[in-house]
Amino acid sequence: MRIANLAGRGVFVLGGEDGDHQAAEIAAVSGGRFGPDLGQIYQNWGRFREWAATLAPDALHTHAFPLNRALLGAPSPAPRQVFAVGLNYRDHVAETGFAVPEQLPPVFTKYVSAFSGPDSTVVLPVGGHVDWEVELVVIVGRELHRADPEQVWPALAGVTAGQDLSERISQFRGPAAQFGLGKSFPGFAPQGPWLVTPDELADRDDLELGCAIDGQEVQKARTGDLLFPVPELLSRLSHTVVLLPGDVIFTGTPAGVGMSREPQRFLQPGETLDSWIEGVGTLRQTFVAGR
Ligand SMILES: NC(=O)NC(O)C(=O)O
Repeated sequence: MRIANLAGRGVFVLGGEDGDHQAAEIAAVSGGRFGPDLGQIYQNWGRFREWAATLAPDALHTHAFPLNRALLGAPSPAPRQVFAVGLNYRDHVAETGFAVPEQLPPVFTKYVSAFSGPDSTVVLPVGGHVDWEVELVVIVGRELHRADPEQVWPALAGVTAGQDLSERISQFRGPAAQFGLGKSFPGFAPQGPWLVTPDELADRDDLELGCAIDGQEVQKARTGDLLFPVPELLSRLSHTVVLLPGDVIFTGTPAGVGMSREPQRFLQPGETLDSWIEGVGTLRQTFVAGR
């Protein structure tokens, strides 16, 4: 099942990964029981999944209309908590020169005001060094507290693609790093194109992900290489915090970021960044100069 945020309303997505897609309003299909607000859908995720499993295929087609990608927003647009993770792929740890995390990778946030849908124009902060970081993003469907790893996938609503866009000067300026601020300029957390439930994925623990600038590939890896895979990562997080329905977790980026290149390379006005995750879909960001 695929669920999208179409202009703030929850919709089912119909159609293949690359073809033309159609949408069907969850509120219309459910006769007002679920949606249109996506937060309400995540709050009732268990009941929503049970009901959705009983739907006949025709129930969606009766309500279907062409999906306009330009209207898509982040699949969970107003989570109560957003977690992001650094240093979660060995080759990315190596390129940054940090030590390999043992108990838990560094955890920070990306503020919700940085969220956008899958296709967007991003303003580059004046004098900044903006870097790319493609990431698997997971969305919580059921509360997790002190969970064991095997309890994690069944409690997730699904996965989506994300970019942890990062302005490196403000991220590392001052006596202590400012990951949350450096990674939260407007538009720095594009996500989408939709949420895919884990049962739809060929192998939920091993998905290819990557990104390219103006067609030139700069990152390519597999989530099977995560140092703390999704079940382990969320289990460990849940031993400190309570993970709530609708919460968004950026799971870390693989090697290939611009900051670690020789010479360093950052996003420039006029460039386009395409990101993808196998079985999920694509993001497209174009960059313009700030004033
Ligand atoms: N997301 C992620 O992996 N981030 C970093 O480690 C970083 O900012 O380099």
